[in-house]
Amino acid sequence: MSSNSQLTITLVQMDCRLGEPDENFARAAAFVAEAARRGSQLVVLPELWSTAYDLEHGERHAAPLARSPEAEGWFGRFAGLARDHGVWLCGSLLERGEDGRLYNCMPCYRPDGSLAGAYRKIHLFRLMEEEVYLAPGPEPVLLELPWGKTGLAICYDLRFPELFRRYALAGARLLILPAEWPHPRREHWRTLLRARAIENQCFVAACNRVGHSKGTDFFGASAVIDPWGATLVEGGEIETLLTVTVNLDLVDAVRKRIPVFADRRPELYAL
Ligand SMILES: O=C(O)CCC(=O)C(=O)O
Repeated sequence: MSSNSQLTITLVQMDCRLGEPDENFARAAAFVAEAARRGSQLVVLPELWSTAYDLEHGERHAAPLARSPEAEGWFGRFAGLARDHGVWLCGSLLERGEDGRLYNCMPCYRPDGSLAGAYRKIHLFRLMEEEVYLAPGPEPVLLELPWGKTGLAICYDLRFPELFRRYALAGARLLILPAEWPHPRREHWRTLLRARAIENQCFVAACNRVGHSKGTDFFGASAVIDPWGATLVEGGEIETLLTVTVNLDLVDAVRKRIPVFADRRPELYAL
């Protein structure tokens, strides 16, 4: 087993105060510091962790995607957290694209604060009027990271198995998914997370928020699930840091035991 196969992940299951980026950032910074103290290599924050769903004021909150901590704005400060604590850091924020449109964007920063890649949410969630305020992301993003290929997705994307299958077919060993997934759909969340892990035989690291905003309660239940479908850690409904060390070699072992990918019949799937 190569040392790169071991990965310590922390999910920051935090409350995200609506339209309060300064407060959310200060709290996120303390959580990331604690995650680093625990020896985490990868830290994942929820979807839109800096503002929550304050899309009505999205124009005010949105910032350009930063490539390094030297850049101004929320992305630059997020990159600075990765560098200051020497961790890989993911979580989505409101982005103003080069085209002037707003995106729900998850950067992945390296431990030196440089940008490894960024994913813009492909499937916009009409129940929260995302399509009114945001533009849909143009493409899936699969990153080559030290522990293996890693596919990025955000919240509602979880309902679209095609995206995750595409990542798996391209060699993903880990899927990262920040979310703001509320009651009363907790069992959808738990079931779909496990399904994506089992059917694609890979790890899923999913970080959901807790707390309350705009009449909606968020239940947490952030989880890391292994390629056999075992839930390694799962949060309750309160703020917490969930830390677990996984061995990515389990992906190969599970794929060898049940060779789902070799048994596919793609020629029969298009009607
Ligand atoms: O699909 C769901 O039930 C929740 C999705 C969601 O809240 C989101 O994408 O922000």
